[in-house]
Amino acid sequence: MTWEPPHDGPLPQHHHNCLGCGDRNPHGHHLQVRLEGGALHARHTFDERHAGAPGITHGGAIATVLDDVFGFAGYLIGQPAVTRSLSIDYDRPVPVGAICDITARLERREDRKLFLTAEGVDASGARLFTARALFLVVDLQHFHGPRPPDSSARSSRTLL
Ligand SMILES: CCCCCCCCCCCCCC(=O)SCCNC(=O)CCNC(=O)[C@H](O)C(C)(C)COP(=O)(O)OP(=O)(O)OC[C@H]1O[C@@H](n2cnc3c(N)ncnc32)[C@H](O)[C@@H]1OP(=O)(O)O
Repeated sequence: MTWEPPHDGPLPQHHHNCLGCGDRNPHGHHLQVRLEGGALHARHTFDERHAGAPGITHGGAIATVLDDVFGFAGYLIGQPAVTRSLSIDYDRPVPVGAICDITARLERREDRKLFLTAEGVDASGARLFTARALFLVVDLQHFHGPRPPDSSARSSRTLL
């Protein structure tokens, strides 16, 4: 079967329990990531569960979301890829409850290496954070570690 690049629109979650995008993870961010003109987009609102300082989103929660949006780069190339490195510049505090628009791009590919960038802006377009990541393409065997007991959480709508 030949792989075809995805069309613009919503992309499938990684799997139901994914901390970033899984629809059945009660602790997850429930991200919905879209492909638009070659870029990955997610509109997200951090809530009180993600606070660090009162009213301000924890940097680790932002890192989680960025890592997961980057993880959708696999759909751009039709191969799974995982984080080798992730670097974030936090430009402004991200208020809890505020809309945050995240855009990520695959800047270039060198063999297995995917070089990615991302930016998050608020509703006025002001930059909140930027990030760079190196993802490495892996084969599906990479994910064949211990499985969660509830394997019924997987379905044909998910990759893993
Ligand atoms: C179909 C698509 C579906 C998409 C969905 C998929 C689901 C995914 C879900 C996503 C969920 C969200 C995301 C998540 O949460 S992903 C989960 C978090 N990440 C992980 O668990 C990954 C853990 N790490 C590993 O498993 C291994 O380290 C991997 C497999 C990543 C690489 O181990 P491997 O032994 O294979 O590779 P290597 O270390 O020799 O390195 C290879 C090359 O890279 C170069 N290098 C290394 N570091 C750097 C650096 N900092 N700057 C520049 N270059 C660097 C290095 O020199 C070498 O270059 P070269 O000598 O080859 O030229």
